[in-house]
Amino acid sequence: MTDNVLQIEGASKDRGNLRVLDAVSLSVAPGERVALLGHNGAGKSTLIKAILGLITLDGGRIDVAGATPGSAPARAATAFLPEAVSFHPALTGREQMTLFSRLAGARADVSALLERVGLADALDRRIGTYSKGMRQRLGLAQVLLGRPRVALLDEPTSGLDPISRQDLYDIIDELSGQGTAVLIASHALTEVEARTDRIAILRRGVLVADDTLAGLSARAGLPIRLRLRASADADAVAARTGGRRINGASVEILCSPTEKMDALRRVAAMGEAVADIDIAPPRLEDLYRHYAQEVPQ
Ligand SMILES: Nc1ncnc2c1ncn2[C@@H]1O[C@H](COP(=O)(O)OP(=O)(O)OP(=O)(O)O)[C@@H](O)[C@H]1O
Repeated sequence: MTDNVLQIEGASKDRGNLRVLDAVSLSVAPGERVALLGHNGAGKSTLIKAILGLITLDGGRIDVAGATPGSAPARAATAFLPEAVSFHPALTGREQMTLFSRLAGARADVSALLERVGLADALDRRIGTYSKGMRQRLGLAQVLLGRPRVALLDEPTSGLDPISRQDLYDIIDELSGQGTAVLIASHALTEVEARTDRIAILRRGVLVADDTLAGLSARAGLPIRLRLRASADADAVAARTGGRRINGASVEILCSPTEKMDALRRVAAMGEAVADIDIAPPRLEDLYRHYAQEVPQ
Protein backbone atom coordinates (compact mmCIF):
# COMPACT_ATOMS: atom_id res chain seq x y z
CA MET A 1 0.00 0.00 0.00
CA THR A 2 1.13 3.54 -0.62
CA ASP A 3 -0.10 6.98 0.36
CA ASN A 4 0.78 8.40 -3.03
CA VAL A 5 -2.14 9.56 -5.07
CA LEU A 6 0.04 9.73 -8.16
CA GLN A 7 2.41 6.83 -8.67
CA ILE A 8 4.60 6.43 -11.75
CA GLU A 9 6.71 3.29 -11.98
CA GLY A 10 9.28 2.68 -14.70
CA ALA A 11 7.38 4.72 -17.31
CA SER A 12 8.95 4.42 -20.77
CA LYS A 13 7.86 5.88 -24.08
CA ASP A 14 9.48 5.65 -27.52
CA ARG A 15 8.92 8.09 -30.36
CA GLY A 16 10.42 6.43 -33.43
CA ASN A 17 13.99 5.57 -32.50
CA LEU A 18 14.01 8.05 -29.64
CA ARG A 19 13.30 6.94 -26.06
CA VAL A 20 11.59 10.06 -24.75
CA LEU A 21 10.77 8.59 -21.33
CA ASP A 22 13.19 6.07 -19.93
CA ALA A 23 12.04 4.08 -16.89
CA VAL A 24 10.77 7.15 -15.03
CA SER A 25 9.57 6.51 -11.48
CA LEU A 26 8.03 9.37 -9.56
CA SER A 27 5.32 9.69 -6.96
CA VAL A 28 3.37 12.53 -5.44
CA ALA A 29 1.55 12.33 -2.10
CA PRO A 30 -1.64 14.21 -1.21
CA GLY A 31 -0.85 17.86 -0.51
CA GLU A 32 2.64 17.66 -1.98
CA ARG A 33 3.83 20.22 -4.54
CA VAL A 34 6.41 18.74 -6.88
CA ALA A 35 8.22 20.70 -9.58
CA LEU A 36 9.03 18.85 -12.80
CA LEU A 37 12.03 20.48 -14.48
CA GLY A 38 14.00 19.75 -17.62
CA HIS A 39 15.37 21.32 -20.78
CA ASN A 40 13.14 21.70 -23.85
CA GLY A 41 12.38 18.23 -25.15
CA ALA A 42 13.35 16.48 -21.90
CA GLY A 43 9.99 14.70 -21.73
CA LYS A 44 7.91 16.76 -19.27
CA SER A 45 4.85 17.15 -21.51
CA THR A 46 5.09 13.51 -22.58
CA LEU A 47 4.96 12.45 -18.93
CA ILE A 48 1.97 14.71 -18.27
CA LYS A 49 0.17 13.33 -21.34
CA ALA A 50 0.81 9.82 -20.07
CA ILE A 51 -0.63 10.73 -16.64
CA LEU A 52 -3.69 12.14 -18.40
CA GLY A 53 -4.03 8.95 -20.44
CA LEU A 54 -3.63 10.86 -23.72
CA ILE A 55 -0.77 8.60 -24.80
CA THR A 56 -0.02 5.01 -23.92
CA LEU A 57 3.30 3.93 -22.43
CA ASP A 58 5.63 1.39 -23.99
CA GLY A 59 6.68 0.23 -20.54
CA GLY A 60 5.96 0.74 -16.87
CA ARG A 61 2.73 1.88 -15.26
CA ILE A 62 0.98 4.91 -13.87
CA ASP A 63 -1.62 4.92 -11.16
CA VAL A 64 -3.82 8.00 -10.60
CA ALA A 65 -5.87 7.87 -7.41
CA GLY A 66 -5.90 4.09 -7.67
CA ALA A 67 -7.06 4.09 -11.30
CA THR A 68 -5.60 3.73 -14.80
CA PRO A 69 -4.83 7.03 -16.61
CA GLY A 70 -7.67 8.04 -18.91
CA SER A 71 -10.26 5.89 -17.08
CA ALA A 72 -13.38 7.64 -15.76
CA PRO A 73 -12.25 7.55 -12.10
CA ALA A 74 -8.76 8.82 -13.00
CA ARG A 75 -10.22 11.64 -15.09
CA ALA A 76 -12.61 12.58 -12.29
CA ALA A 77 -9.66 12.78 -9.87
CA THR A 78 -7.41 14.86 -12.14
CA ALA A 79 -7.32 18.49 -13.19
CA PHE A 80 -5.02 19.81 -15.88
CA LEU A 81 -3.95 23.37 -16.66
CA PRO A 82 -2.21 23.45 -20.05
CA GLU A 83 0.38 26.08 -20.85
CA ALA A 84 -1.76 27.77 -23.47
CA VAL A 85 -5.19 27.45 -21.98
CA SER A 86 -8.04 28.16 -24.37
CA PHE A 87 -11.75 28.74 -23.84
CA HIS A 88 -14.73 29.70 -25.95
CA PRO A 89 -14.04 33.36 -26.79
CA ALA A 90 -17.72 34.29 -27.11
CA LEU A 91 -18.66 33.11 -23.62
CA THR A 92 -18.21 35.26 -20.53
CA GLY A 93 -16.06 33.96 -17.68
CA ARG A 94 -19.19 33.29 -15.64
CA GLU A 95 -20.89 31.39 -18.50
CA GLN A 96 -17.83 29.27 -19.21
CA MET A 97 -17.34 28.35 -15.58
CA THR A 98 -21.03 27.59 -15.08
CA LEU A 99 -20.82 25.27 -18.06
CA PHE A 100 -17.76 23.51 -16.64
CA SER A 101 -19.42 23.29 -13.25
CA ARG A 102 -22.47 21.57 -14.76
CA LEU A 103 -20.30 19.23 -16.84
CA ALA A 104 -18.35 18.28 -13.73
CA GLY A 105 -21.58 17.72 -11.81
CA ALA A 106 -20.29 20.23 -9.27
CA ARG A 107 -22.48 22.80 -7.55
CA ALA A 108 -19.86 25.48 -7.32
CA ASP A 109 -20.43 29.09 -6.37
CA VAL A 110 -19.09 30.33 -9.70
CA SER A 111 -18.99 34.01 -8.69
CA ALA A 112 -17.01 33.25 -5.52
CA LEU A 113 -14.64 31.04 -7.45
CA LEU A 114 -13.95 33.69 -10.09
CA GLU A 115 -13.52 36.26 -7.37
CA ARG A 116 -11.00 33.95 -5.70
CA VAL A 117 -8.82 33.93 -8.82
CA GLY A 118 -9.03 37.71 -9.19
CA LEU A 119 -11.60 37.88 -11.99
CA ALA A 120 -14.38 39.60 -10.04
CA ASP A 121 -14.34 42.59 -12.39
CA ALA A 122 -14.40 40.47 -15.54
CA LEU A 123 -17.14 37.97 -14.65
CA ASP A 124 -19.49 39.16 -17.35
CA ARG A 125 -16.97 40.04 -20.02
CA ARG A 126 -16.40 37.80 -23.02
CA ILE A 127 -13.32 35.61 -22.69
CA GLY A 128 -12.20 36.84 -26.12
CA THR A 129 -11.38 40.16 -24.42
CA TYR A 130 -9.31 38.56 -21.60
CA SER A 131 -5.54 38.94 -21.41
CA LYS A 132 -3.33 35.84 -21.27
CA GLY A 133 -3.02 36.20 -17.49
CA MET A 134 -6.79 36.43 -17.12
CA ARG A 135 -7.28 33.28 -19.21
CA GLN A 136 -4.68 31.56 -17.04
CA ARG A 137 -6.62 32.61 -13.93
CA LEU A 138 -9.80 31.25 -15.49
CA GLY A 139 -7.94 27.99 -16.12
CA LEU A 140 -6.98 27.87 -12.49
CA ALA A 141 -10.60 28.46 -11.48
CA GLN A 142 -11.44 25.40 -13.54
CA VAL A 143 -8.75 23.42 -11.69
CA LEU A 144 -10.19 24.55 -8.33
CA LEU A 145 -13.73 23.73 -9.39
CA GLY A 146 -13.55 19.97 -9.12
CA ARG A 147 -11.47 19.78 -5.90
CA PRO A 148 -9.13 17.40 -7.75
CA ARG A 149 -6.94 14.83 -6.01
CA VAL A 150 -4.21 15.39 -8.60
CA ALA A 151 -3.49 18.71 -10.36
CA LEU A 152 -1.12 18.83 -13.33
CA LEU A 153 0.04 22.33 -14.20
CA ASP A 154 2.10 22.85 -17.35
CA GLU A 155 4.10 26.10 -17.19
CA PRO A 156 1.30 27.75 -15.21
CA THR A 157 3.01 31.14 -14.87
CA SER A 158 4.49 31.59 -18.33
CA GLY A 159 3.67 35.05 -19.63
CA LEU A 160 2.29 36.28 -16.29
CA ASP A 161 3.38 39.44 -14.50
CA PRO A 162 5.14 39.05 -11.09
CA ILE A 163 2.03 39.78 -9.00
CA SER A 164 -0.10 37.36 -11.00
CA ARG A 165 2.59 34.73 -10.48
CA GLN A 166 2.48 35.22 -6.73
CA ASP A 167 -1.33 35.03 -6.78
CA LEU A 168 -1.19 31.87 -8.80
CA TYR A 169 1.19 30.20 -6.36
CA ASP A 170 -1.04 31.31 -3.47
CA ILE A 171 -3.86 29.40 -5.14
CA ILE A 172 -1.58 26.42 -5.72
CA ASP A 173 -0.81 26.50 -1.97
CA GLU A 174 -4.53 26.45 -1.31
CA LEU A 175 -4.94 23.42 -3.56
CA SER A 176 -2.15 21.61 -1.75
CA GLY A 177 -3.64 22.70 1.59
CA GLN A 178 -6.88 20.93 0.69
CA GLY A 179 -4.89 17.74 -0.02
CA THR A 180 -4.42 17.93 -3.78
CA ALA A 181 -1.18 16.43 -5.11
CA VAL A 182 0.28 19.07 -7.42
CA LEU A 183 2.79 18.44 -10.22
CA ILE A 184 4.09 21.61 -11.87
CA ALA A 185 6.14 21.44 -15.07
CA SER A 186 8.14 24.63 -15.23
CA HIS A 187 11.21 26.49 -16.44
CA ALA A 188 10.78 29.21 -13.80
CA LEU A 189 13.44 28.06 -11.33
CA THR A 190 13.25 30.94 -8.85
CA GLU A 191 9.52 30.43 -8.36
CA VAL A 192 9.56 26.70 -7.92
CA GLU A 193 12.55 26.99 -5.60
CA ALA A 194 10.42 29.01 -3.20
CA ARG A 195 7.02 27.45 -3.73
CA THR A 196 7.36 23.66 -4.08
CA ASP A 197 8.24 20.83 -1.69
CA ARG A 198 10.25 18.63 -4.01
CA ILE A 199 12.12 18.96 -7.29
CA ALA A 200 12.21 16.31 -10.03
CA ILE A 201 14.52 16.83 -13.00
CA LEU A 202 14.25 15.04 -16.33
CA ARG A 203 17.22 14.87 -18.67
CA ARG A 204 16.55 13.31 -22.08
CA GLY A 205 13.71 11.23 -20.66
CA VAL A 206 15.67 10.04 -17.62
CA LEU A 207 14.75 11.22 -14.13
CA VAL A 208 18.13 12.39 -12.85
CA ALA A 209 16.99 13.99 -9.60
CA ASP A 210 14.01 13.72 -7.26
CA ASP A 211 14.51 15.28 -3.85
CA THR A 212 13.95 18.31 -1.66
CA LEU A 213 16.11 21.34 -2.36
CA ALA A 214 18.23 20.50 0.70
CA GLY A 215 18.59 16.88 -0.43
CA LEU A 216 19.60 17.90 -3.96
CA SER A 217 22.04 20.37 -2.52
CA ALA A 218 23.66 17.86 -0.16
CA ARG A 219 24.02 15.24 -2.90
CA ALA A 220 25.41 17.67 -5.48
CA GLY A 221 28.15 18.80 -3.09
CA LEU A 222 28.19 22.24 -4.69
CA PRO A 223 30.08 24.91 -2.75
CA ILE A 224 28.58 27.48 -0.40
CA ARG A 225 29.64 31.03 -1.20
CA LEU A 226 30.74 33.34 1.60
CA ARG A 227 30.96 36.90 0.37
CA LEU A 228 32.90 39.29 2.60
CA ARG A 229 33.10 43.05 2.45
CA ALA A 230 36.48 44.28 3.63
CA SER A 231 36.59 47.40 5.80
CA ALA A 232 39.77 48.64 4.15
CA ASP A 233 42.27 46.22 2.63
CA ALA A 234 40.44 43.60 0.52
CA ASP A 235 43.71 42.04 -0.66
CA ALA A 236 44.74 41.35 2.93
CA VAL A 237 41.33 39.81 3.71
CA ALA A 238 41.61 37.62 0.59
CA ALA A 239 45.10 36.49 1.54
CA ARG A 240 44.18 35.63 5.15
CA THR A 241 40.94 33.79 4.33
CA GLY A 242 42.16 32.00 1.21
CA GLY A 243 39.39 33.78 -0.72
CA ARG A 244 39.32 35.55 -4.06
CA ARG A 245 38.96 39.29 -4.44
CA ILE A 246 35.98 39.90 -6.76
CA ASN A 247 35.82 43.69 -6.82
CA GLY A 248 37.13 46.72 -4.94
CA ALA A 249 36.05 45.70 -1.45
CA SER A 250 34.56 42.19 -1.82
CA VAL A 251 36.14 38.81 -1.32
CA GLU A 252 34.49 35.48 -2.12
CA ILE A 253 35.25 32.20 -0.38
CA LEU A 254 33.93 28.92 -1.78
CA CYS A 255 33.68 26.11 0.73
CA SER A 256 31.92 22.79 1.22
CA PRO A 257 29.13 22.49 3.83
CA THR A 258 31.57 20.71 6.17
CA GLU A 259 34.19 23.48 5.82
CA LYS A 260 31.73 26.28 6.39
CA MET A 261 32.09 26.69 10.17
CA ASP A 262 35.89 26.68 9.99
CA ALA A 263 35.78 29.35 7.32
CA LEU A 264 33.41 31.46 9.42
CA ARG A 265 35.71 31.15 12.45
CA ARG A 266 38.64 32.37 10.35
CA VAL A 267 36.54 35.34 9.22
CA ALA A 268 35.42 36.11 12.80
CA ALA A 269 39.04 36.04 13.95
CA MET A 270 39.77 38.92 11.59
CA GLY A 271 37.64 41.23 13.69
CA GLU A 272 36.85 44.60 12.20
CA ALA A 273 38.86 43.99 9.03
CA VAL A 274 35.64 42.40 7.71
CA ALA A 275 32.70 44.81 7.59
CA ASP A 276 29.97 42.43 6.43
CA ILE A 277 29.32 38.85 5.31
CA ASP A 278 26.67 37.12 3.18
CA ILE A 279 26.30 33.34 3.12
CA ALA A 280 24.75 31.95 -0.06
CA PRO A 281 23.96 28.23 -0.31
CA PRO A 282 23.68 26.85 -3.89
CA ARG A 283 20.56 28.14 -5.65
CA LEU A 284 18.21 25.92 -7.61
CA GLU A 285 19.74 27.45 -10.72
CA ASP A 286 23.16 26.02 -9.77
CA LEU A 287 21.62 22.68 -8.82
CA TYR A 288 19.59 22.52 -12.02
CA ARG A 289 22.73 23.18 -14.07
CA HIS A 290 24.50 20.44 -12.14
CA TYR A 291 21.80 17.79 -12.59
CA ALA A 292 20.38 18.68 -16.00
CA GLN A 293 23.65 19.32 -17.78
CA GLU A 294 24.33 17.18 -20.81
CA VAL A 295 27.05 14.64 -20.20
CA PRO A 296 29.42 14.17 -23.18
CA GLN A 297 28.47 10.98 -25.07
N1 LIG B 1 3.93 13.64 -31.21
C1 LIG B 1 5.25 13.46 -31.20
N2 LIG B 1 5.87 12.79 -32.19
C2 LIG B 1 7.20 12.58 -32.18
N3 LIG B 1 8.02 13.04 -31.24
C3 LIG B 1 7.47 13.72 -30.22
C4 LIG B 1 6.07 13.98 -30.15
N4 LIG B 1 5.82 14.68 -29.03
C5 LIG B 1 7.01 14.86 -28.43
N5 LIG B 1 8.00 14.30 -29.14
C6 LIG B 1 9.44 14.27 -28.79
O1 LIG B 1 9.54 13.79 -27.46
C7 LIG B 1 10.60 14.46 -26.77
C8 LIG B 1 10.05 15.02 -25.48
O2 LIG B 1 9.14 16.07 -25.79
P1 LIG B 1 8.28 16.81 -24.67
O3 LIG B 1 7.28 17.67 -25.39
O4 LIG B 1 7.75 15.80 -23.71
O5 LIG B 1 9.39 17.69 -23.95
P2 LIG B 1 9.23 18.84 -22.84
O6 LIG B 1 10.17 18.46 -21.74
O7 LIG B 1 7.80 18.99 -22.48
O8 LIG B 1 9.78 20.12 -23.59
P3 LIG B 1 9.36 21.69 -23.48
O9 LIG B 1 10.06 22.21 -22.27
O10 LIG B 1 9.95 22.24 -24.73
O11 LIG B 1 7.88 21.78 -23.43
C9 LIG B 1 11.15 15.50 -27.74
O12 LIG B 1 12.30 14.97 -28.35
C10 LIG B 1 10.03 15.67 -28.74
O13 LIG B 1 10.57 16.02 -30.01
